[in-house]
Amino acid sequence: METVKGYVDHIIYRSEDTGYSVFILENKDGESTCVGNFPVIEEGELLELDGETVLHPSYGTQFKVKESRRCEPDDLHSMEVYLGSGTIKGLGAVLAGKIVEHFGEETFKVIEEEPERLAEIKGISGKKAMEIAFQMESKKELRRGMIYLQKFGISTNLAVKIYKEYGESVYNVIEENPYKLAETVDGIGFKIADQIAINAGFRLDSEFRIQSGILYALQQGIASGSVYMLEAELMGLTASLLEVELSEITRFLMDLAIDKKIVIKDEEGGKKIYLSHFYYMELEVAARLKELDQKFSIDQERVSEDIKKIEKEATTVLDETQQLAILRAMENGVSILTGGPGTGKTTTISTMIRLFIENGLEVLLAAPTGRAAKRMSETTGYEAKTIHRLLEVSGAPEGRGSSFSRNEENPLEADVIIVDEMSMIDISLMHSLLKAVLKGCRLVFVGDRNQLPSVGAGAVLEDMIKADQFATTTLEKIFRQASKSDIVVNAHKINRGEEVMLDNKSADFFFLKRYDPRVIVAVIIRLITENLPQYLKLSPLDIQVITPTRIGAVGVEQLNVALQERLNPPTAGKAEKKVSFGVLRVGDKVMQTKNNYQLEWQVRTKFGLTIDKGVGIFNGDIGIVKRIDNYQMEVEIEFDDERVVSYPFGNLDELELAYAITVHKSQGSEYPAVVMPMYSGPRMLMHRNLLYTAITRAKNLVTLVGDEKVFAQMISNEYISERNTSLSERIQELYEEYQ
Ligand SMILES: Nc1ncnc2c1ncn2[C@@H]1O[C@H](COP(=O)(O)OP(=O)(O)OP(=O)(O)O)[C@@H](O)[C@H]1O
Repeated sequence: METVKGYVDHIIYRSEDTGYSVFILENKDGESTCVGNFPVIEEGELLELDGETVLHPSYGTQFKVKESRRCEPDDLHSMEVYLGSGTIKGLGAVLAGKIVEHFGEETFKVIEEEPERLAEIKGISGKKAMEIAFQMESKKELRRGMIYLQKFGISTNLAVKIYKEYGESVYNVIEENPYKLAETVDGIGFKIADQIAINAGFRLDSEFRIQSGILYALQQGIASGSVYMLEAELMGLTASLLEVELSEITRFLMDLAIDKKIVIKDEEGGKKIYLSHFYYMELEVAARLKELDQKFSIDQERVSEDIKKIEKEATTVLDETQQLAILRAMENGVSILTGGPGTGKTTTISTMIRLFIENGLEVLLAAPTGRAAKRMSETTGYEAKTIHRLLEVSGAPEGRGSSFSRNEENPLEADVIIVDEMSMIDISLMHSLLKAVLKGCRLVFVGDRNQLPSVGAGAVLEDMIKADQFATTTLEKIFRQASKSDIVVNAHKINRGEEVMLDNKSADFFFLKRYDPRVIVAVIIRLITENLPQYLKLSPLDIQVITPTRIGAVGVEQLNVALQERLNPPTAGKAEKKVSFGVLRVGDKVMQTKNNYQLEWQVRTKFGLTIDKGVGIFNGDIGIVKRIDNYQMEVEIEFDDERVVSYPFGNLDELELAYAITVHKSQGSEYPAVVMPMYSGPRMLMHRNLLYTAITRAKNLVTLVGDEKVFAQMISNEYISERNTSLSERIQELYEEYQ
């Protein structure tokens, strides 16, 4: 057995499920590749590893880790890394290097006992020396806590978060119930808490472990879109996650229900188990909708006349169904307008908005993503905001207190709120929106029920339509102009499960038959870099590659690497930064992959004057890397809507390349041209709904590259991911109560 010690320089591969990790360890002897199982591992950590050097047939020499220990900084290099890691404000890597070079082994002792001596270093004033000493002193307890936490295999980053949450009571939490961490500390889930608990000597069948495991299983359900789980399903998942027999599960469920952590509803079809928060969100959404769904009396004839006047100016005559949608929106507190592409939704809402405004009503327009809001503004001619912006992001992290400044205490001032792309809205956003709406305001929900459901839990639009209590208008006719577009016509065919001709006689819908995945990728690259930009007079960055899968030969990850290499290769003078997905380079197209309520943005004029600012960058926002500053340790990104954000290096793992994105991430956006590979993939992904969503993202051109059999199979695959949601039942119950 050999022992090596060094810093985790770069993680090459990691499986979150098994903890299997491949990384580069750096020490004074150079770099070595290490492999092993690590429940948690982070770049920058100092590790001591026991294991052996082996020769892998394809990957060469590797150090196979058997045991690992985290170390506190002791040698010179470690002290330098600790001081320069950003823990001490005002101390960067360069100054840290100078300090350690000057004081050697004595560094920490000097800082703690004779801090004034720091001023011996050029660049450190007496005042700064005292500030550094003060920070070191105030972090003494923290350092002690960290060393304690690291004994349980907790990484430095997480240890800081835990310590921030619990301070000196951290010792009790770990000894009494480490599973609490999973509920209270951002970034710690069940798996990490479980590892800590096991390291701290908890039994596999401990009560805390089983209760925490049940909550974790419920969260897994939520992550896949469901709001509740049936008891049997929950038990099965919990037992397999915990690897224990669960004969006494009912007792634990009752305990969790008494603690108000879950809600159990014994209904037709079995016992439904909810995380309390989700149960009450559905209940409150149903109650708010019922409350807002007032009847308004209107003069129908006058409305018809007003519509005629607007039609004359706009030169489009609305058909009967479109007019009906407008009447319903005026008469009802809650109404729904649904239909596929080209069925005239936008035309209808544009007229509706004018009517409301001409009647002196205050109208607000909103959509779930920045791109969808931008499109709504362009097509209606009135300003639309993202729902997050409408509700004014407060900066509180998601799930901790109210994320929005607009709520029941500070409601939106509006008579009408029209929300587009409703299919993307999950139960949580709907809940926040409805909390901020006053009784007497009309809500008009617009969307296409055949699009993929929201990324977050719930099926709000579908459930509202299914409940059959709100005035709903479905537009079915494709208008003449739209019917000339094969994108629209084919989208409707796909939605009905009909065959689509692939003879390439179309002006806007092409299918290039290729069968080898390497050839598919090569053709996509050629389309993006040469053919399409010329044909459409667009920049390659305006053409979006959309693909069903993340991994695999034509998945997002592979395509992004290939596209980055062609569209934004390294050149002298172009700044770069190593990141978890590879390299980030100035000029790269990137996407934010989670909601971040704290990141600050600014909109600047071309002379650099700030004209608007705020907080919050959200999942799916796409931008371009403008600057990488290795000194300030930040990356500047300009998003589509001109918002500019400085990402500290620590936030870069929230980004990924966006030359290619998944269909799920493309929801609610529209692009001038879309290119999509058609190659085999899992049946639960390769379905009609997904193909329909992908194709309807394109405004002027769709190009599919791949196997026509896969295309046909997707059209006939009616798989719809079954989500356990009960909003429609909750709505129906309320309406029945009042009958
Ligand atoms: N009553 C109408 N008579 C004639 N043309 C119409 C009518 N309503 C809409 N159109 C035309 O049909 C086309 C599609 O309409 P619109 O953009 O409103 O549909 P949509 O449902 O919003 O489509 P998408 O979801 O694709 O944006 C437009 O060119 C529009 O001018």
